[in-house]
Amino acid sequence: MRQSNLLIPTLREVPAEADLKSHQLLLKAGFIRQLASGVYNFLPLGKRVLRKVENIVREEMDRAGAQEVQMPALQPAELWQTTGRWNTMGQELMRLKDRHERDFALGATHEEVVTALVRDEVNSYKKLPFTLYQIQAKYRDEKRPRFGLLRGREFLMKDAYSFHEDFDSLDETYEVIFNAYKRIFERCGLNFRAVIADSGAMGGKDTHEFMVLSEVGEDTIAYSNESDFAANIEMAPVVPNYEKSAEEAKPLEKVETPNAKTMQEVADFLGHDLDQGMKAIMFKVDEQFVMVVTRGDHEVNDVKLKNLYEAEIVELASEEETKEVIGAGFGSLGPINVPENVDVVADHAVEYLVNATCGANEDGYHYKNVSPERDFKVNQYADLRFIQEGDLSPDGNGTIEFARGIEVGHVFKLGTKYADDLGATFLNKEGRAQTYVMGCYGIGVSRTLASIVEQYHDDNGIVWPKNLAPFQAHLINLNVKKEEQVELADDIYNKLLDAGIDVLYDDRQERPGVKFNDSDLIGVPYRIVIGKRASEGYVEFKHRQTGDQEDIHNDDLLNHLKNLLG
Ligand SMILES: O=C(C[C@@H]1CCCCN1)Cn1cnc2cc(Cl)c(F)cc2c1=O
Ligand SMILES: [Mg+2]
Repeated sequence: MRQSNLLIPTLREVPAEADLKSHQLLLKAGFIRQLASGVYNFLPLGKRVLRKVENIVREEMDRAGAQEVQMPALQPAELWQTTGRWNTMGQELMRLKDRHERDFALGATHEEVVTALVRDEVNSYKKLPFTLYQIQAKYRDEKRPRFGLLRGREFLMKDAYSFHEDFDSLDETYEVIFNAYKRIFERCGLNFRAVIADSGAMGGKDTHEFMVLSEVGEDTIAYSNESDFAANIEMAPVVPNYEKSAEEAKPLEKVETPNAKTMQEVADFLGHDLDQGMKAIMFKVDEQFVMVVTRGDHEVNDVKLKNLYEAEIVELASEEETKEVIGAGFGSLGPINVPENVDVVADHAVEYLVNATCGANEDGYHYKNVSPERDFKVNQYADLRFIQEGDLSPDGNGTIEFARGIEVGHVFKLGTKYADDLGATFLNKEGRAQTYVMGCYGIGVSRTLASIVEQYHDDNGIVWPKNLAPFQAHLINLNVKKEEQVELADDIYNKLLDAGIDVLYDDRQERPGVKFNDSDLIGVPYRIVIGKRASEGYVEFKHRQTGDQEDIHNDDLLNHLKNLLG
């Protein structure tokens, strides 16, 4: 295509609102433009790349045996009321009324819609299993849209839903789609990990997130340095490989600890390390008060607490609630003499402590020489702490290291919740109505595009992998006033087009510096420059990624390019 006709509004300056590199570059290179907070226009170059990412997803989902459909973004509230999500979803679910004052949701996801569709259209085990998918805009009214396409309020998602007779069948499809995801992200050139994840509000059994490793990722991944174990830090299980200290248990002693509030202050005041102290934190778990005790150098993992209680809501108790219930404020709490109506649960590490310290449930006082079992009872010991770097990997191979990740995919074994709620059943082999078992599988397509830019850029702009670039070659004529340069450029342009090569032709009336800056920003992998040696039939050929360049004769150009494009 001729750049003189294309809408590619490149910018010289970094847009103030963008602090993330990929966000800056997609704006500067004229790929996207913000319409509203978290809402974007895709301009021609952005749309061309978005379509390439979509097509990789489409090819792999089709190869996995999934069938593409398109479901409405406009969803009757009744469906969401049936599953209870009309109420449980807060302001993030965008809602509107039609002309008859009927309530609708703007599709944030499609479990309700797809389950209703299958309920009404499929009724025999003979049709199972099958997977439907779509690539469609989703609407979620994020509290803080940011980082450009990484967290938008309207974004492109591939969402798939599979339907099964039983969990064995679900396990098979889950693995097939899991592997399709690996191929998708490999073909996108992304450095990613599939991590064990928490299913959050979706419930269900196994779930994995696909995380692109990136310093700007909002999630933390715990991975083994010697195996392929990887888990979202929310979920990473901790192997309790502690040993009981051989120390003699000394008699319990209550001591005054004026002004010592934090774990460190108490440890310093009583002259011991953090790992000899016990931390007690008060939570409300679905309205039940729970005191969670961990070793002083560990952190409570509230997702593990939530899963332990299979709770809907887990939140920290306020200081006043805590004072009311325990009789002391934060910094003086401990598991000794806790009121009956408070559950006490402790992380496994606590069980191995001897002569530890803890709050005395009296402001300004602590106990020292505390020994579990002798001095306090717990409802249960469980894995309740965040894993830490250096911990043993749960699979026994190597130790844990952390990395930041951008979640670009999430696959779930949903189970029967949605089919149950919506009365979606099929006639099984015995002719009896049976509830569908479901899986659901998401990819953030626009988020994947932004992640590719995060991973592939340099100081001058985007450096697209060649299978994702908006064009395969960038043909630049440096002087549109020089007849022989225009002729050679036009000739090469038509020759490449005839060869089926996607070529962007910079035929604009612009200074060379502007053309080179724009070309670096846009990031097409191969650049063909028509300059002074046009009269000899020579062009300058440059690799965007490596910067390598060489003069090539026009007669050799097409083969040279074809070899590179593979
Ligand atoms: O979307 C999923 C599960 C899977 C992910 C893969 C594709 C199919 N859905 C989880 N989730 C996340 N945020 C949401 C936000 C809103 Cl406002 C909502 F109403 C619903 C959801 C919601 O259900
Ligand atoms: Mg997720």
